[in-house]
Amino acid sequence: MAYRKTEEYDERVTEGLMKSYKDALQLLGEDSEREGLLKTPERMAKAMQYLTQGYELNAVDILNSAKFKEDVSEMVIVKDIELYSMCEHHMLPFFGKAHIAYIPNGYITGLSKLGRVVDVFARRLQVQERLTTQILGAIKEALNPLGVAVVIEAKHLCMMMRGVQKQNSVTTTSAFDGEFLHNHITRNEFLKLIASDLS
Ligand SMILES: Nc1nc2c(ncn2[C@@H]2O[C@H](COP(=O)(O)OP(=O)(O)OP(=O)(O)O)[C@@H](O)[C@H]2O)c(=O)[nH]1
Ligand SMILES: [Zn+2]
Repeated sequence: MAYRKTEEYDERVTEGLMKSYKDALQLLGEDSEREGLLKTPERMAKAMQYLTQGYELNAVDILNSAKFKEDVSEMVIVKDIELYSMCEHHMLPFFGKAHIAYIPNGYITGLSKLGRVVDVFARRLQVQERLTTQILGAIKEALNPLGVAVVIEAKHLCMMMRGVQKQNSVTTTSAFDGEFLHNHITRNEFLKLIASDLS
């Protein structure tokens, strides 16, 4: 299944999570029976299923669902794709932007599919490095392009709200393949274009 309706939840999973979240609220010193919290375990159970729905989605299928034969070999860049993910260490959000480029090799994909692929891998428990390479891997597999590049810039709430508490640090990760890996002129063109407001 390439797509999933956003408001569909597995009842068995919802029930199990609700029990755990109710316990968690009690353990944190809350009264899970007070009015404001009565529905909270259910809300959390649904929110967490939504935020991890990427496990059930197939990025390559999504790209292939709008794959078009096209005889172009100019770099395609989609930049500033917003993303929200959760770090696998603390289950706290990290969020920012992804910039994606590929050089077609006989096929292009629907532009929106690149944004969907970001969500497929972001809606899981992640580290930013793996998120970056998984996006690259899916594009490479589906389109067999002459090159792929992915750059992600993100802020991690686990470094802001707790722990080291650095409010302004931004983590940048990148992954390059094909022309972007072997040809520094192509890579620099991409990096220049994602830094520009006009690209
Ligand atoms: N490489 C990488 N590290 C991450 C990511 N998200 C969170 N982390 C880090 O994962 C590390 C987990 O380190 P631990 O020492 O096990 O956890 P901790 O005691 O909570 O660490 P502090 O956050 O330093 O308090 C921390 O340094 C986090 O900053 C990510 O996407 N990539
Ligand atoms: Zn973390």
